[in-house]
Amino acid sequence: MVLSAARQHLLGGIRLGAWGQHLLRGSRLGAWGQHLLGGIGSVYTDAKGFQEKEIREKLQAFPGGSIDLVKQESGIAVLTVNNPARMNAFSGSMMVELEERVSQLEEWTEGKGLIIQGAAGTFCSGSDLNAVRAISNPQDGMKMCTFMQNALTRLLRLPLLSVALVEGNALGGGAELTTACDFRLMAPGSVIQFVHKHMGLVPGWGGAARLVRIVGGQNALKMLGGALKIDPEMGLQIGLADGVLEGSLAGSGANALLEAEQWLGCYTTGPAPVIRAIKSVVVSGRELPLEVALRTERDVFGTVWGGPANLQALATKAKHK
Ligand SMILES: CC[C@@H](C(=O)O)C(=O)SCCNC(=O)CCNC(=O)[C@H](O)C(C)(C)COP(=O)(O)OP(=O)(O)OC[C@H]1O[C@@H](n2cnc3c(N)ncnc32)[C@H](O)[C@@H]1OP(=O)(O)O
Repeated sequence: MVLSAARQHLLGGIRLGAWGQHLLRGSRLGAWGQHLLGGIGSVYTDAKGFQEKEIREKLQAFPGGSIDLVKQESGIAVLTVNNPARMNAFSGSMMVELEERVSQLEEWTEGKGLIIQGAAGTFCSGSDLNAVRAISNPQDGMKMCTFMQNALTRLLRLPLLSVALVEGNALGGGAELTTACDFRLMAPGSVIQFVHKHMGLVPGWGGAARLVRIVGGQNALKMLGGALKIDPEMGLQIGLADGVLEGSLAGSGANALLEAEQWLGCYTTGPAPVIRAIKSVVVSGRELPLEVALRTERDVFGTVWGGPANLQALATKAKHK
């Protein structure tokens, strides 16, 4: 197969999950369809000068907290940012763990949805300022950003419908993490705030690029320029929030999670191959030039057309009243 330079560029650094590998062998899918169904991969690669191993070792020098993953029978996984003593700030080792959890999710072929939450009733207060102080030079900062951009890009591209369950505060890198999900649900009293200006910074984990795509350039400029505190009402108004949790259920982590699962269930009910294909065509439409997206959509369509769910629906003469 001869690839154009642009497509070769686009394909550089792609990492296939198990499902993608499976499809690769003798399937009708084009390259992008294969990658999308397996969760497409990284922005930066070793070939492009990204020293992942070196950065990983450096980050491991700042331990604390954990990133916990529970994959449930329902097909919805729960990822918890867990460092409550520091309001769930990201230590270096948590950044490395996040990347490892994303790899595990890329391999999870039965998955349909993902909820990201913080431990103990608050979302995430960004980078651990103790680690930030220790690497406060441009070279180390850019290496950390490269690592996090890769991890969060892979997270957003997973063939799972993902939702950030925001309780308490999502600040700095925590606000950026919410934008690496398909949806944001906010609990009453919660705040999403890009505090970067107050830290003499701009977002570096890809949060600005994603924010512009979610709320538009005007709103993104206001949010970053004013370091605005976005509450649930404002979040809904500008399209940052996709829903607000019921006050009666919020306030207890378990109830908030239950409510988020119910909310996400409206979109993940159905067979995994179909839900994953839906996310894949949306990622391709979101990220690719139209012609490539159209070809990819056709290829993904080919994986479900005549498939078990399709044949069953045809056999039952479904009516959509
Ligand atoms: C590139 C950098 C950028 C990014 O990655 O994009 C960043 O994220 S930079 C970090 C941005 N975040 C912050 O600046 C948060 C600063 N913290 C706060 O504003 C407040 O702590 C809070 C999150 C609003 C919570 O306030 P409050 O409820 O009053 O609790 P405390 O302030 O007492 O916090 C409890 C405890 O947690 C520690 N903490 C909080 N955030 C961080 C953090 N980001 N890194 C390290 N530690 C953090 C805080 O210091 C307290 O510790 P103790 O004093 O030891 O109790």
